[in-house]
Amino acid sequence: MTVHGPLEDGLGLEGRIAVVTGAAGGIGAEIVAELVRHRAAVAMVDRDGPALEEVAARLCKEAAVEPGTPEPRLLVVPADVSDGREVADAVERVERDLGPITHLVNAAGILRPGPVAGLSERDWDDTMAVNATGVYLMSRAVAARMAPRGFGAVVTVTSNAARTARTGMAAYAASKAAAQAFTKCLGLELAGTGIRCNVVAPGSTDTPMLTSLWEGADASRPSIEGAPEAFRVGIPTGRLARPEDVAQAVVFLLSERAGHITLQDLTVDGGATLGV
Ligand SMILES: NC(=O)C1=CN([C@@H]2O[C@H](COP(=O)(O)OP(=O)(O)OC[C@H]3O[C@@H](n4cnc5c(N)ncnc54)[C@H](O)[C@@H]3O)[C@@H](O)[C@H]2O)C=CC1
Ligand SMILES: O=C(O)c1cccc(O)c1O
Repeated sequence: MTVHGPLEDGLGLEGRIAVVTGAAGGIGAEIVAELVRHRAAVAMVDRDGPALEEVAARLCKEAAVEPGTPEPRLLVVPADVSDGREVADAVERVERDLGPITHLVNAAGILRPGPVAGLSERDWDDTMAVNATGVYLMSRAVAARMAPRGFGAVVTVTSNAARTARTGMAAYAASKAAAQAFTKCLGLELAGTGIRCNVVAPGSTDTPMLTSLWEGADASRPSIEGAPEAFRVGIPTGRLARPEDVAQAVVFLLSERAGHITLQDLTVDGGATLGV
């Protein structure tokens, strides 16, 4: 079985088989769309099955109105990334239905904001289970398949909160720092096998995760006051990231244009972390 394909558009993604977790979310769905544009087949993993179906139907509809665009090859795989059994079954199913996995994007994530004084063990554990353990489980399962074939790329979506202290985000930031360190260590272990592992760390990005902070989507939880202005302050570019900004960075790092780039973290936050 061959996993090396032509580099027709320079990205080398045509005909590849990618797994994207959190594929029903704002950033995940955009990553799927970008991979489809580059003619990869995509297994869309998310624990929200109905939302996955909606996103897949939307992407197929969008492709149908663009002349010359082939039908996207999408596989909807509902699964909870924090459950080892579900992850193993999902990976098995992807390889059975689509073929050998060549690319993985870990984008599933949850945010339970609030100060440490009110942070329950439940919220801490859930946050770690999805954002850190989920990355470990999915990456381990996929890397075990990719390593013997000597080809592959992994990108984990963390957050700029992994490197800068953020009010009300202790559990989330800790989980993202764990995911970031894990991904780089995995990349080092796999460096000799032809598999690259990188991190994309977005800042405030216009998705349901961010807007729920100020729209009070879950009123039982504390939200960060003063948004959206408060979120724009401190971003040198003066705007939130769009999901496309993050997706472009992820797809670049997955692509053969990044063929000698591994163990890196690329921050996509309009300069917020490093600017003053
Ligand atoms: N929106 C933002 O400002 C930022 C988001 N991020 C990260 O980007 C990634 C994507 O987030 P968004 O698209 O903004 O959020 P979102 O809330 O729109 O999407 C997250 C998706 O992950 C899925 N998910 C949650 N737990 C899961 C589990 N256990 N198993 C499988 N799927 C699960 C959800 O169902 C949802 O579809 C997350 O890892 C998030 O932490 C990072 C920096 C900033
Ligand atoms: O920077 C942010 O505002 C932010 C919000 C939600 C989730 C994140 O990861 C963030 O970095």
